[in-house]
Amino acid sequence: MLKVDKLAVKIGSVEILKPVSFTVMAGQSLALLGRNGAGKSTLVKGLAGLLKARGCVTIDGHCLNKMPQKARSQQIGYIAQEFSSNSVRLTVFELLLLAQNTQNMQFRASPESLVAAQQMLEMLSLTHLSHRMPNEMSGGQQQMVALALALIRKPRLLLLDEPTSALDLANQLHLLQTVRRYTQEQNITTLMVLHDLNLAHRFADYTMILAAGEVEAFGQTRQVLSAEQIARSYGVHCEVFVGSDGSRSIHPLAALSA
Ligand SMILES: Nc1ncnc2c1ncn2[C@@H]1O[C@H](COP(=O)(O)OP(=O)(O)OP(=O)(O)O)[C@@H](O)[C@H]1O
Repeated sequence: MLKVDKLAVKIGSVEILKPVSFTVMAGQSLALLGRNGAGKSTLVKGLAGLLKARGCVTIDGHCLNKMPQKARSQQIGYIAQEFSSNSVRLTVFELLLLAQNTQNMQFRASPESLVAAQQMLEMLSLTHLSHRMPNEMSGGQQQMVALALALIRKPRLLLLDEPTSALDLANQLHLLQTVRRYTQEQNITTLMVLHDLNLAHRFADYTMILAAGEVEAFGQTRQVLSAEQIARSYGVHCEVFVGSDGSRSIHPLAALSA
């Protein structure tokens, strides 16, 4: 379970993220939405410990603020919005082995770590890339590899900042389906910044909308993403269609005049 209590982030003298409190149960996903500049990445970086933050973040009862950064980073899998491949000359498979072995200075791959790396590649349909180096891959391939490297460390909290921004339609669904299944099976908590409201509808149990560094709406996704709320948050008139199976789809119609 992720429990956030009055998390706030200041950059310079400006409070970019005002105190934010929320809870997400283990096994569930939260979509973080809002207009450009609303503070989504700032919140994610505050949770990851990459920006200095006030307040308290607890995962499964352990207070992250009291942990050294190394212990904290072992609890968290983070994929940044600006995904940059490192310049290290290692293949995807070697990186997956290394990622499992952060404690041991004398690196030697165990049979278990070899199997785990193979299974991770299979789970994300990346086996064909296992002997390639990330800096020689496409942006979408690098984004899938970044997820593999985040998951192989078995995080308790998964933070994904626009994880589908470089992915084709098939890989968007593949990544988000895999993340949802992994979140449920491993009973972890996932928070993902998204701009596509239909993907949020389909893959997030809960949704938070930020506006100017403050929570504008928070709750179950189907309750939060109403046509009225979308109009308030984005200034766009939408229709929300409900299918016979209860699934929802959002069709943007027009920007509301100011
Ligand atoms: N290093 C910085 N120094 C000053 N202001 C910053 C800095 N980083 C971000 N900001 C400001 O903080 C606000 C929130 O930025 P943030 O990146 O969290 O927004 P976001 O919701 O993730 O936006 P987007 O959807 O465009 O990625 C913006 O107004 C931005 O200009």
